[in-house]
Amino acid sequence: MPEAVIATARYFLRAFIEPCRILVAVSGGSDSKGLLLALHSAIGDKDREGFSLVACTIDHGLRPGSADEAAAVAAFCAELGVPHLVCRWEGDKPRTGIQAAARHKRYELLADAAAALGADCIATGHTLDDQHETIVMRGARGEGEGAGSAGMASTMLYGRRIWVLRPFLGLRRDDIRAFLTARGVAWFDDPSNANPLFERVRVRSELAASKEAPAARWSAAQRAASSARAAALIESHVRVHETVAAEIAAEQAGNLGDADWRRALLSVAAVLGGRNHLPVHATIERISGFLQAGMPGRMTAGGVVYDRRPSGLYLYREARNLSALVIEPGETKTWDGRFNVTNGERSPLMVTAKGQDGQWDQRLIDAGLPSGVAKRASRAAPHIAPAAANVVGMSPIQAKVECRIGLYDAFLPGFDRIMADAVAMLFGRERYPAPPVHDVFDRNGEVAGGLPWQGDTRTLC
Ligand SMILES: Nc1ncnc2c1ncn2[C@@H]1O[C@H](COP(=O)(O)OP(=O)(O)OP(=O)(O)O)[C@@H](O)[C@H]1O
Repeated sequence: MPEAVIATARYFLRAFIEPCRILVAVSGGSDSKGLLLALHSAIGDKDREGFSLVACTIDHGLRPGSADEAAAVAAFCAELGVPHLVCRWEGDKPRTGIQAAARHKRYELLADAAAALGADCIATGHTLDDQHETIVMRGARGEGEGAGSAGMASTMLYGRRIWVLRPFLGLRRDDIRAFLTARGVAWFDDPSNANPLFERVRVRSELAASKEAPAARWSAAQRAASSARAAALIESHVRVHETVAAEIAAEQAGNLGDADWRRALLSVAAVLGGRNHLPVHATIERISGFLQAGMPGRMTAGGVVYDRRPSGLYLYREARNLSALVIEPGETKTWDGRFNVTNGERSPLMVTAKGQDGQWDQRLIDAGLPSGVAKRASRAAPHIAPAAANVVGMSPIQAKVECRIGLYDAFLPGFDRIMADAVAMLFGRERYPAPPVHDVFDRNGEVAGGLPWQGDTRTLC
């Protein structure tokens, strides 16, 4: 159904709150070339005035020929009259985890390119086939609580900076290829897509052999509803003191049978522990068992102490594995996965755990925490001082300190934004920027039996 490709592009444009400039991330593969071509045709329609396209190709420099492929995409964009940038991944590359590192770098370079070209958002060519592979891979890893439980989101905020939109998440790759073939456009097949050393490639061939499409545990709509409820539970039941300790009322603490509450609690714990992900399934079971038993005591998981007392549940960073960090003038670095610290001084600063500094204990007691909790929690609180022992006269120290929310600051799935905002508020951060598209677009990727635009007569934009 090649016509479905253009129809999906039109639906996507209608989903925008207001017309804007879209950067299309074009690898040179069929999906992203199809996306660029379809958007270019759809924007050509008279009623889509106000939209414009730019494009970018990332040359990861990981295999011979990548620069030539990027040049071929540049030529394709020039034919369409679409401004295009090639950005190359320069510098040292890691020996392990190259796929994940390449993904992070790709989004960073795409966001930089969007800023350089004045684009308001990024569109990628992820398809329903990619979605199925992602669901299978995340399922195999037991990612049942986190973002994995709902598959890939149609919208994703990168680095708190720019929204990445996936208009083709409901389309099959075969339809996109039929569309390109009908237009006489060729594409590259990335040789790594045939390398069985990669998990995705193995999953792809398993899926091709199977007749059943994998389903996510939750749909995006269910996930968004769960997020909203988790946000409300956070607002009602969690207080965070001085960004280093959380307090939860005793009657709510053991309510781990409620999946939304469990996710809310674990998300707050992940921020306190400086983690980017929720714990694995076995750890969640262990935490649930401890809290549901309702007995006073302490357990540690994911770098966080769960301190259960008759007065309530208290969470704080375990005082272990806390390294020192030197920050040069003007530089921003992350300490312990928990705090982004910017040095506003003219000489280096060092961040360590609190050590003997008694101020934190008092601050936490003043905030209303029991003194035992205050004492323990303050041991892992940040202490910022001149890096050189002989530097004096820096009081107060000029440093900007903000909480890092590892779960969401790099990649925030659109359906989790309400919950992410609730967590951000707890830790004194600003809300995340809103997406440029209406919510209805978030349902895009999961319309299995028909395409999202079918029967939808609403005017969105
Ligand atoms: N090197 C790249 N430069 C620009 N965008 C890219 C690049 N690699 C991936 N993308 C974007 O991310 C999307 C999904 O990435 P994935 O790795 O599945 O793509 P691919 O298989 O390399 O290419 P395609 O999806 O276009 O066939 C692509 O459709 C494209 O929009």
